[in-house]
Amino acid sequence: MDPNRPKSMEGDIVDVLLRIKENGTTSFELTFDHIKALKRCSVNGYEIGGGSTVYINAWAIARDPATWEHADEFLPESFLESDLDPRGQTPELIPFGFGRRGCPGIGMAMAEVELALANVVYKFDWGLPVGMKEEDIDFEVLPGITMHKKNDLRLLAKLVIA
Ligand code: HEM
Repeated sequence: MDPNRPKSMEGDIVDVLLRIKENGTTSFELTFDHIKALKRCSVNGYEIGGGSTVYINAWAIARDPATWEHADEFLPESFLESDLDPRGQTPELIPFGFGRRGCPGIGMAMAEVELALANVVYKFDWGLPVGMKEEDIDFEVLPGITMHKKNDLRLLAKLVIA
């Protein structure tokens, strides 16, 4: 680890793991200092004061029409032929952040999401409630740092494999 790293990087997951290794402690706190601008700077003409909290808007990045042809549509198949790597390798798609403070749980998360989705698709036949059409499915989300559906998703699940 670089001993000259800025103070703002202290308390990240690397420090936490080192502390656990060195003193066997299991109580720790992660800081959010890494989302503060280290010094006054200008980005695309916007002046950012030193110490300002800066959030990267991953939602907007993932809907940039310069990258995505149908930015607001749910088209999972568009990833089949895509070179974009969600593991912080391509800035056009950063669900796990990137760099030193990027998500360390990425490997576990990718495996978990795949396993959970594979299980519900494998074990159930999914259908819409009587009278509901595909275009009635509501994709509205609540505002926030993490994304939650505004209204519950209502589907009919028929168990095919117990
Ligand atoms: C789909 C699931 C997940 C998503 C989308 C996700 C996304 C993220 C994002 C965007 C960050 C912030 C990165 C940044 O500030 O640049 C983060 C941080 C973090 N994630 Fe995840 N994560 C997921 C699952 C997990 C799992 C399963 C674990 C642990 C087992 C985990 C542990 C952490 C930790 C400890 C941090 C803080 C790292 C730091 O600040 O140094 N995450 N995650």
